[in-house]
Amino acid sequence: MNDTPTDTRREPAIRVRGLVNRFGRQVVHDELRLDVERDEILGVVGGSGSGKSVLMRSILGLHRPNAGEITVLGQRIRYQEPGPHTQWGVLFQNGALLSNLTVQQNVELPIALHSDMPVETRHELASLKLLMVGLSLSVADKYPSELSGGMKKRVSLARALAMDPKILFLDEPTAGLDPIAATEFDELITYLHDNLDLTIMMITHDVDSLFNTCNRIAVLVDGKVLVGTADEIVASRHRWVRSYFGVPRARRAWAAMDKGDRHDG
Ligand SMILES: Nc1ncnc2c1ncn2[C@@H]1O[C@H](COP(=O)(O)OP(=O)(O)OP(=O)(O)O)[C@@H](O)[C@H]1O
Repeated sequence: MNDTPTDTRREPAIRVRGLVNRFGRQVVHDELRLDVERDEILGVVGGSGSGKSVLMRSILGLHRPNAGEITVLGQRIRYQEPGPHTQWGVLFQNGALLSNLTVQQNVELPIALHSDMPVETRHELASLKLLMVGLSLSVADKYPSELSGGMKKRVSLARALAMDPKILFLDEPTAGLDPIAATEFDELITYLHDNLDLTIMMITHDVDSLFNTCNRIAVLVDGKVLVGTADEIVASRHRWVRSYFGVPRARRAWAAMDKGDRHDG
């Protein structure tokens, strides 16, 4: 990044202003405004089709919005010029591992693409990332098809962390995991956040994960976003928000959080 202003440290990690996304007559984002603060874990929720993925894709420069301005770490994002690429990592919902590459090769890929590190250093770095996400090095030579769902997620996370990013984007990280694996994954995310100075933006439908890991919650509704702490969002009078957090599953997760299972950031 060459044109980063010197006083960006207090700026949000991600700044979205006036974002408009339309598909035909459907308005998905209507002058949406959002700040993701440095070092926070922001959970993004919303109904199906509310525009969570389109928001993330717009921020990543993978979708061209109809209007609006997005800056990431002080740098303006333009479609197909995604900007500070090595400064963020993405965990896509399906893991997006390359099936013809081994675990080791998958994790090394971004390092090979974005640096001229010697092969041995690349190997060592990839091994370190695998250990960091709680995997044994015995998986390094396996192919994705030989791994469980939870292991695949961890490998994808190791790959997302390969370049020591400042921001991590997670798209439904616990989807498809059993409750034990999901809880372990939440703990891993919290651990990595606390130890690597990461800013994390996480789309999730998992209310346990939301309450256990996130410092703030962003709810996409009516083309806009409501942002607050879990207490603020749960107390919201907005009809959709009340119904979302009013279902028994969400109430149980909230009750568990009140018993002290909260992540304090
Ligand atoms: N390329 C596209 N062409 C047309 N419509 C699109 C396109 N991409 C997204 N949409 C529409 O925009 C809306 C928002 O989509 P998006 O994938 O962001 O929703 P979401 O909140 O991530 O939903 P889910 O929770 O179901 O994954 C949806 O109604 C979707 O059909």
